[in-house]
Amino acid sequence: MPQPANVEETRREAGLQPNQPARERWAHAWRLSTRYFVSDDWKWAWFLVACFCAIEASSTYIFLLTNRWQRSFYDAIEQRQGGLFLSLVLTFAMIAALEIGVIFFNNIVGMTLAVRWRKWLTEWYLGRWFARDRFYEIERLRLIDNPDQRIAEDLKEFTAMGMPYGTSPLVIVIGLVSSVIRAVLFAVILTQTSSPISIPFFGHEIPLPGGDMIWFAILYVLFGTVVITWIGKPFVRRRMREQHYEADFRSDMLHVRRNAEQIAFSGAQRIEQDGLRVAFENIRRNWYQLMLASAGLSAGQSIYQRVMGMVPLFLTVPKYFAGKITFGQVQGARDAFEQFSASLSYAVNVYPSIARQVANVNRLKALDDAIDHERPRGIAFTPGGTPDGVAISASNLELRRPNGALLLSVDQWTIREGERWVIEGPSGAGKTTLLRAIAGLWPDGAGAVAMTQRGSAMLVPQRLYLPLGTLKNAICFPDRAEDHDDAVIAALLDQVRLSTHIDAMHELRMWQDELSPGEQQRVALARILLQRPTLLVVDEATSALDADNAANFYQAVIGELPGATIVSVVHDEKLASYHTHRLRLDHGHATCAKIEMKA
Ligand SMILES: Nc1ncnc2c1ncn2[C@@H]1O[C@H](COP(=O)(O)OP(=O)(O)OP(=O)(O)O)[C@@H](O)[C@H]1O
Repeated sequence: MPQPANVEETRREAGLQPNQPARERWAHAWRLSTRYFVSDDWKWAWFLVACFCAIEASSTYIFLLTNRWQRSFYDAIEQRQGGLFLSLVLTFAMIAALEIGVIFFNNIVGMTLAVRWRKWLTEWYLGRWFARDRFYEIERLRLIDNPDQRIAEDLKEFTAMGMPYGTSPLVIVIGLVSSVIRAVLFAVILTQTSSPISIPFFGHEIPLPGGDMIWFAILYVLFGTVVITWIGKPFVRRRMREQHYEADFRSDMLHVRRNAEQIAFSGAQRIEQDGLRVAFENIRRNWYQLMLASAGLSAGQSIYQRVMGMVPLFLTVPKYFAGKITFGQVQGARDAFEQFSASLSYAVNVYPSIARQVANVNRLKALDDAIDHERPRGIAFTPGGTPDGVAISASNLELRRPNGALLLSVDQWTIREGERWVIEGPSGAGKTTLLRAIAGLWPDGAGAVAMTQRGSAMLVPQRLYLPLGTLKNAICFPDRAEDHDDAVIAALLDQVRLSTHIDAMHELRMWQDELSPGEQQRVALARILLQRPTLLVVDEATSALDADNAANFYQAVIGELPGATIVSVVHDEKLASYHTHRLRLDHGHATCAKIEMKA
């Protein structure tokens, strides 16, 4: 039997509950990060990454040039070599021009890679979200919140290639590699101004390689990393919750928008506003904690940076006073020390970005789990599995709620082609769920459903889906508007008593909001008459129509599609008389009967 939905997922990704095993999350993050680079777009992907690395190497080279220039510049000042001034200014201008070029290309290459990567991942996610009706199953079981925002927002951040758009894991890794290279290069420069250093060990002096500047920098960075990681922990947690609460707030507002009319009619603005206030209160409360955490982290990072600028001066100035090094070397050593420490402390600087990416990857993992971990189907559904002349057959059918509770059993139900069945029963008896089961959309339970594959099938719910676009689009759905003549659509609008809208057929309007529920149900009739299905499953599709229009609905369907098999849920006994058979649901059981035609 299928398992109940996993309602704890959102708590996990919000950092409110322990996460899944680290190994599993790392493996997922690795697959997510590398997938694009082995996709059909791999040539572009690797070309752009190579360009990005080249740009990163160029900026390291510019750092080296700047360091060398600084030494020469301060030495020239100390030695009052005025003749060198102009050439030093020109060299500076060239280095600056080079740097501008690198920044320009860094943006172009980074943003091109970001958009290609995001496009590929978005299409990949959309494909899997729609496949096997997973998008429907995720909503039906409410497996995760806001899958749409995960695909739109989280993927955008996951693929962003640098400020101000964010830092993808790829940028973090490239930054890590280049910081190691920079650390080595600047360590070489630092050794030129370092003094030998040794540590006492049981009466012996053990010399350390590299010199004092290097070891002070390493100790300083180690100390800073430990302290800042510790200070930053609450920040990471709050950041994760922020993303979660923001997404909740957005989806709550969307819900209000969708139901604006009912809220306005019932004067429930206050209740709704209170509800939104509660959702926002989560953001606000988290914000204050985030603020404190962020203030602590920023203060820690800023003290760390400031002291980093002074330590090399404290170490080199005594050597300058002793006449061992030049003033230019003092400045050069200061710059090299800063670059060396900054490279080593890359992890500290990139910590907030890593925190954000951890939250993103967690949210995307929850989406992947919801898409990939399909619960086994309890009800076997076989399209094309009926014998000749049978449209639908259900045997030993047991419909269960997602939590496993039994809703309804149907021992044997056979619908022959051309029969018209009405399903009756009290509210909540499971009529809609039964329709979903025979359409293959309800997997929870046991037994088997088979459906003919001859002809075409159509499911018409109580509330029709009208796609965005023109009225013609809405009628032609799921076909394209261009597939049908305007004259045909105009005739249909006339037949379903919507002739007042013929002239507006091509107007782009919010038809879902504009048409009354009864008019939308007449659009459904037009759609049926256009598509001419051989199997029609109708769920209270005349509930908003007056008696005359409701009768016209069934008369038109039966008149235009005389051989169609129809299964419908209706509450009105008059409409039941348009059917040939009855399935009565009562106390969890179904009984079949033939309807006697009145002479
Ligand atoms: N996605 C779902 N998750 C959990 N429970 C569900 C879901 N869909 C339906 N149910 C439950 O199954 C039961 C039957 O619902 P169903 O819509 O089939 O009843 P119905 O007979 O069509 O009712 P009505 O005549 O009021 O439309 C209800 O108790 C409903 O809460």
